[in-house]
Amino acid sequence: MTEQSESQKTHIRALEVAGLTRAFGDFHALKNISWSVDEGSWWGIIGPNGSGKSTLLHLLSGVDQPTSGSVHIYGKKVGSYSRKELSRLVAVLQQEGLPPVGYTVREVVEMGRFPHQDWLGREKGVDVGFITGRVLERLGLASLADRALDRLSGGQRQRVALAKVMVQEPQILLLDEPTTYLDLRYQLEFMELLAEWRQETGVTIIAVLHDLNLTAQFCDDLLVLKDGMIEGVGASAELLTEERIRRVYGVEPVMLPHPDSGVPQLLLRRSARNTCR
Ligand SMILES: Nc1ncnc2c1ncn2[C@@H]1O[C@H](COP(=O)(O)OP(=O)(O)OP(=O)(O)O)[C@@H](O)[C@H]1O
Repeated sequence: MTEQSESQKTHIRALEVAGLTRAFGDFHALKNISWSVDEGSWWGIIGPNGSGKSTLLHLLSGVDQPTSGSVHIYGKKVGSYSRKELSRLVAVLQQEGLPPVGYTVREVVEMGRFPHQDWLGREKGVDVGFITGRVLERLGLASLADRALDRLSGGQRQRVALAKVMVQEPQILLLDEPTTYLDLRYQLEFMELLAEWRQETGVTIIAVLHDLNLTAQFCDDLLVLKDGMIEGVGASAELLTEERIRRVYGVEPVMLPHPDSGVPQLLLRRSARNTCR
């Protein structure tokens, strides 16, 4: 069998957004957003504070409804799925993935199976304990399995949140600034775990991120928002230019190629006012 070239591959549309607008009173947080996401791709959503990133994620996950326009997931309007059907397709991981509650790590991760279970908490032909154990092992959480969440660090809790999402086995993962409270090592580990998981399962990832250097290293494609509108859409390496960063964020950047991969990496120039001595 010959290998298919990239252009010959049939792309399945995981998500499609058309003419999406969200107004809060007179204020339009999102204006006429049209965008589509192929199955298995990894998108970053970037843009300054208040540009509409979280508002967009809320509309994609169905927790909020647009003022006009539509969101389709696998060809069906997001609002036409039941809550449980939607949770089998879409998982959401927030900035602070899980609160410090008294449940153990194992209990919380097992809750990830909820969308697949009947009202008695049963699931045919699936050994939840086995699936959970495998994910805990994989994320280095096995030794913490019986520890309560309120006795974990923020970084460990974020890892548990990822384990719960992995056990959920969604088709699409939405992340809202998932690395904000993680130190450098945990940030990188978190992104690497996502990358491995995506490679194995083909899960589609859409992540709101503020760290443009991590974004450039992990996301293939970018949606750039500014003032609720699309400022740019396409391949990360092409979109992350000095000119765009200056225009979108109002800062003076220097872009350099990463010494390992060549992807653009960002340095910031201090304002001349403060650096003149
Ligand atoms: N419920 C709401 N009522 C009124 N205005 C809102 C509401 N939710 C969001 N907004 C406004 O919509 C705009 C976009 O907010 P959103 O949270 O989507 O921005 P963001 O790009 O995620 O910002 P950040 O990077 O700071 O998290 C902001 O001006 C915000 O104040």
